[in-house]
Amino acid sequence: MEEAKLKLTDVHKRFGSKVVLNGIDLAVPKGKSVVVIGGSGTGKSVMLKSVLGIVKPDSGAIEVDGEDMLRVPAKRKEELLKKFGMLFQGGALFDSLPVWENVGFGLIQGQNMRRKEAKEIAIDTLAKVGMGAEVGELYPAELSGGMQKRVGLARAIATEPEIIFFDEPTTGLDPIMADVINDLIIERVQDLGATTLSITHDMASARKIADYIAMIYKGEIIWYGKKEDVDHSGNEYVDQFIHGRAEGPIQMEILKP
Ligand SMILES: Nc1ncnc2c1ncn2[C@@H]1O[C@H](COP(=O)(O)OP(=O)(O)OP(=O)(O)O)[C@@H](O)[C@H]1O
Repeated sequence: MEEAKLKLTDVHKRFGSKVVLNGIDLAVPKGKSVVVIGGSGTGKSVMLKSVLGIVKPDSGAIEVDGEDMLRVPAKRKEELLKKFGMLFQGGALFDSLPVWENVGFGLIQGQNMRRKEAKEIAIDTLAKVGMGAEVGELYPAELSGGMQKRVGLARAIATEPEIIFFDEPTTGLDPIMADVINDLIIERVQDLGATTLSITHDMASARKIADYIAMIYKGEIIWYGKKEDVDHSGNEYVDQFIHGRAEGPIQMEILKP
């Protein structure tokens, strides 16, 4: 059994009467990459937000290196959160800040690093995602979608986190740029020896960046396995999802015209 860097045990969350997480069990082995796949509204974002402390689960445990984030004192939780880096869906860059300051944000705000030093690290980190120093002076609105994702990746890795979350890292990109981002993710994660948890709809991305794939459905992990096994999982929900079929056990909740 591999050592778990991050472990969710029986995590429950409901909003009003709506059950969103219905007992999530998921372990991310140290230095490995787990990709959670699943349809819209199945609880992927709420699961990530629960780990990041943005959403407070009703019950369960979320352990980082064996410490339960839901039960440690607030100060310790803050320290544990510094182990995380995050690439947000859509990049989520600050429009009013130049690119270098977006990349150095966690260094300046989280580590109280001086601006000059943070800028040097930001420029070095931009180089690691294939961008020159001149990009550091631009503003996010001046960048293409692919460049914004790369800046988002640079921001996620600038603090050299032990655990990185990727939220839909390829959404909105053409397939070639998506593959460039996948390659960069793999390379940079390997340099850092980081443990990663990603959520995506994009099976091509999942197949590329995952060691393990987990499928979430109605707030539960209904399948977990090596990525090589996803094509013969024997699970009809997984089969339907990876082939993108409308027919199958997963029914989309839409009003029929
Ligand atoms: N703060 C909240 N208050 C009430 N309901 C919420 C809240 N956050 C999420 N939900 C509900 O929880 C369910 C799961 O949402 P979540 O964002 O986790 O889905 P998802 O799997 O990430 O979907 P997508 O792939 O479309 O982003 C949705 O029905 C959503 O409306």
